[in-house]
Amino acid sequence: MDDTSLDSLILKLHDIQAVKFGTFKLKSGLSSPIYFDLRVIVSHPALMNQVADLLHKKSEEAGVQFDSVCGVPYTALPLATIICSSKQYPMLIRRKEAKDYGTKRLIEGTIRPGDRCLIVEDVVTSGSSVLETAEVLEKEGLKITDAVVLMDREQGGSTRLADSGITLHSVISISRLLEVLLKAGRIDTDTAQSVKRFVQDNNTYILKKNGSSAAKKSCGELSYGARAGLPDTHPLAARLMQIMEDKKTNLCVSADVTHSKELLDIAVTLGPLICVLKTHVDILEDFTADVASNLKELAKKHNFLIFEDRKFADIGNTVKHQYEGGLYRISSWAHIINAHALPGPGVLQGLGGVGNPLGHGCLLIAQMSSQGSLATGDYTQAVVKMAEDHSDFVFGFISGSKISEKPGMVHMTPGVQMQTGGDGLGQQYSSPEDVICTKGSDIIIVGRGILGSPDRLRAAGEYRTAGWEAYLKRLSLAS
Ligand SMILES: O=c1ccn([C@@H]2O[C@H](COP(=O)(O)O)[C@@H](O)[C@H]2O)c(=O)[nH]1
Repeated sequence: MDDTSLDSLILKLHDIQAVKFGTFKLKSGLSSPIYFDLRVIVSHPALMNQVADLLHKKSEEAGVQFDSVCGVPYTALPLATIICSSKQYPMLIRRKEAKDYGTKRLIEGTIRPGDRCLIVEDVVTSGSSVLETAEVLEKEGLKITDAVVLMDREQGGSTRLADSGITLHSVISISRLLEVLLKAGRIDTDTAQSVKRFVQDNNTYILKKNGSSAAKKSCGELSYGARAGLPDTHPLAARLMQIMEDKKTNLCVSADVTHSKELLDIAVTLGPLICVLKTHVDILEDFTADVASNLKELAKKHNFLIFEDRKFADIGNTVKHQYEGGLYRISSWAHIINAHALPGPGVLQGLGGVGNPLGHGCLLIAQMSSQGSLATGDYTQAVVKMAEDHSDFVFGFISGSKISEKPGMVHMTPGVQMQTGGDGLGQQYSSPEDVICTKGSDIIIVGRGILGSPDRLRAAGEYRTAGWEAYLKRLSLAS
């Protein structure tokens, strides 16, 4: 989607008063300086076609695989209808209330259990309307992995949906809308600032987490659950730390295998024991888009995050393409990626432009486990600074130990085995106890320590217990 067509769409939406500035009372009782009323677009057929086309293009660009489309009632219904009619997809219609006669169905259309259904929405704030629609569809046996929206208010909806395994793809973000309207002289700087402040102060995901968090402090050392609830914690880090707390695991399995069946088997078998599954997608000999969508479903089922260990290290424009395009379309399925800081902040601008709107996050590689690594000393310190300066997208590090004092930052450590030593190719191993308890890291990344065992499930169980006990010991030592 090119920038000029998006900018002209934003201006047209402003022309027809689908975007209004002033003081508006929202359903939640809050007073908002901006209001979207996209219902008016039904009176502008050319614009409606353009919006439907952009929604479809967005899902296509993101590589979303789907068999049918369902619009969230009511504003998105005509948009879903246009997409289905012009692109020949079967459509499903969600009723808000079941009829009290006849079939009493909540979904109209031919339901084929197992089909992947794409949800279409006009505006997302907290993501609750998309979730309600997804729940009704899932009850009928449909698979919901993606939703596409015209306007993301950037108030936590994409993160809340990601929590439920749904990736949100947005055509317009509120930041982009403000930028375009400001540049075109349609609004002044004060208005743009007040909307930005409102969006920042009213992140529905963070407010909910803080309200419900049982943040317990244990004398200087916070539990994963407590760190998840801190106001400065990146939403993806919050989600990860909550998973760790709920599943009682700080184990990330590094699934370094060359065939997708083995990768998916690992996700099925070890999924319940892990908080993160790490991949190297480019070593798979038989990657297809279906592998990615199966992996996403398993991540949802077993409540773990997917980390593609791609180690991006190029200029912003190149990494942007590497992240969202090519054969692997990494941004469409990996919650977490990592990057070297070597190219400078441009690498994060390129990656963040793609990953931020999707609610994804990035780890910066501050240290490496391999012998003779140059990522030490001043370099590591500079990486910490770069991460903290880009905390909208960077939520932690690949490092051998805790290197940032910010409790919202997550430290993940590779080079872990029960037996210390090396692999003869430069890899150096430390024990789970050393990494978590002594060095203060948060997550152990284990590859061959588990994959090389004849009983992977038992080995993963042992690493999970060792990692968790080391964490409990660290908490008790600090109290
Ligand atoms: O510094 C680093 C960064 C990444 N890795 C990756 O972690 C796993 C480790 O596998 P083992 O079998 O446990 O040695 C592997 O995917 C590396 O690419 C790392 O080892 N060190």
